[in-house]
Amino acid sequence: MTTLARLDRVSRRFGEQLALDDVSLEIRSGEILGLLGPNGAGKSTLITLLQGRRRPSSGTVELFGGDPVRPRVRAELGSTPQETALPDTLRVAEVVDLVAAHFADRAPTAQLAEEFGFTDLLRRQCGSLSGGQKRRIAVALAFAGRPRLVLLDEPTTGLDVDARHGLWAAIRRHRADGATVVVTSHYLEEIEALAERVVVIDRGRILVDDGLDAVRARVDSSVVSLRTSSAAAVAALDGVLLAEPGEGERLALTVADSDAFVRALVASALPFERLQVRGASLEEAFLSLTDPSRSALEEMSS
Ligand SMILES: Nc1ncnc2c1ncn2[C@@H]1O[C@H](COP(=O)(O)OP(=O)(O)OP(=O)(O)O)[C@@H](O)[C@H]1O
Repeated sequence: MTTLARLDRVSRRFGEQLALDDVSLEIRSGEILGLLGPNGAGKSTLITLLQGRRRPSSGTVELFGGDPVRPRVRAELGSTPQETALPDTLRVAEVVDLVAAHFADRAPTAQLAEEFGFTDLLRRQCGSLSGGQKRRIAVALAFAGRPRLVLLDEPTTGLDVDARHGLWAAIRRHRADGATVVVTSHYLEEIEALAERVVVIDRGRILVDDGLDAVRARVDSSVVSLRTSSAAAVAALDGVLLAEPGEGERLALTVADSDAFVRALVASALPFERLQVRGASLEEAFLSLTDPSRSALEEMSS
């Protein structure tokens, strides 16, 4: 597998703010890499470094073996920014042609429109489109030049469920055709739907870089939910990664090993009733890996 891009010990500061802190990462051809993290984690900063729009404060960023700051190096890169800005007075087909003209090997406009479901919009002026329609077109534009690497920063923000699923299907088809995609998202469902490799990033640092299944396994993902009048003491038992209060006296605990936790709970003689155990979602797994959830647990125990 070829390495298409590489960050080596990259840090990026904005004044006092350390947006990326000693990040090393390789992006290999043929994969969809999901970049997952809370607001301000550093995901967009990482994307802008790969796009050559910013330089790292220290460390090196390599794209297709060169420096992404050089336009020639970026020629086979496709991206969609977080903000969608299409020229209001141009028709959709004209925007696609304009973007595609920058690339040596462009996708035919009709084919791209069909894949991303906007054939009926090709003659419309961009200014007349809804936010969701603009978003779909902005994502399609990232694929207009059949790029070797596509960077999608929060691609489905503002889309309804059907549009989101349609976009995922189109991205997966491109993946099947050999595209390599880096996608950032707040939607864990989106990362689960698209990515086979997940990088969890928080406060500028990579917490996890692993396969989707391994990320779930990483927290030995079970959720024990129960009712108790001693929530803080139950949450403080060994093996609890995350504790979230629910309705009434209900408590949901993400635990590393549900058998061991239940044994510890019984041995503690703390009161509980209506205990249920189920597998954790990626969202719960992810939350238990990031600091805010740990501090929530600390708050609860204090
Ligand atoms: N141009 C800038 N000037 C100052 N600080 C910045 C700038 N860009 C980013 N930051 C800061 O760097 C940190 C990382 O921001 P970044 O936008 O990369 O996070 P993110 O993970 O993409 O967040 P979100 O999901 O909210 O877009 C944040 O604390 C942010 O405030």
